[in-house]
Amino acid sequence: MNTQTTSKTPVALTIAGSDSGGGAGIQADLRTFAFHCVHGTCAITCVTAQNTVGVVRVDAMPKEAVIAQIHAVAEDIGVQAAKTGMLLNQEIIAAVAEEVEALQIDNLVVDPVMVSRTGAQLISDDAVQTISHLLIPKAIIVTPNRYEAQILTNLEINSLDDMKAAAQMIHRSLRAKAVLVKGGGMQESLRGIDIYFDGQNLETLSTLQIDTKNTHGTGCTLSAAIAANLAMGKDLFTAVQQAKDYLTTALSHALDIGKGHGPVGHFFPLLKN
Ligand SMILES: Nc1ncnc2c1ncn2[C@@H]1O[C@H](COP(=O)(O)OP(=O)(O)OP(=O)(O)O)[C@@H](O)[C@H]1O
Ligand SMILES: Cc1ncc(CO)c(N)n1
Repeated sequence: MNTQTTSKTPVALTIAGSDSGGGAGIQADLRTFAFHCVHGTCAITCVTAQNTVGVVRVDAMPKEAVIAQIHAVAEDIGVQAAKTGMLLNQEIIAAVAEEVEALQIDNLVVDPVMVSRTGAQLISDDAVQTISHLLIPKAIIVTPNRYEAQILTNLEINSLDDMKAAAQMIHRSLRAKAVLVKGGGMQESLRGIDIYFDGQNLETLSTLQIDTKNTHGTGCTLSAAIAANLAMGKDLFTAVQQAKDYLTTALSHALDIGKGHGPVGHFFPLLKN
């Protein structure tokens, strides 16, 4: 029996909310890290009571508790890459931004969770401003969906050209090092197409469109997979391309559970057929 521990295991940290339904948030992130053979650590920002139909209740953690979790992980285990998801309120966002700066976490993926898939704003205007001005400039990449990109730019996004203009504006005016504008909320012909911009390269990432209502956790899974790939030392564009492939495969194995939108499925490497 081999009793040695693995010394070079990459470690990623997710700073996000808990989803009781297990499809998005911390649960999706840790599962994604695990399926990339990356050790997953977490700082829970809020606890949601939700399922495949919707969010019933959200309770925020005190900001001190969020920071203590990040500290506990960073000072002992170390963090090769991190991602943020639902940060919920201005206090938590500002504290996380400060901590990320203090710990010099360079591989930071910011999924600016602000708006539901239907376009409803989930956080206050003050919190949006704090994400824009304190957190996004610290990210190696920010991954807004269609509606989040609209809020960040004040642009209407209806076409591929609009997605490109938004990615360029977020890079320029919010000082994001790189941007991925996601197309899950676009009309059918553009669904599954994402725009990547890093200040030099403007790339269109397209995949097979998956015809499913079970799309819960797509954004969380994608940003966690990018963080996992960065933790493994991949360059940013490779990390994004491979994360997109992982997400597409997971989406094509989505789970038909619950009465609403089931979660993307991560078990495909274990399935025989
Ligand atoms: N039907 C689909 N077929 C293929 N890819 C899809 C489909 N729907 C979404 N995607 C992809 O899923 C990823 C997440 O995009 P989306 O716009 O859904 O993010 P999000 O709104 O942040 O997700 P979430 O619902 O988890 O909040 C993107 O890469 C997007 O292109
Ligand atoms: C906890 C949590 N984070 C993110 C999302 C967005 O999918 C969600 N529904 N729940």
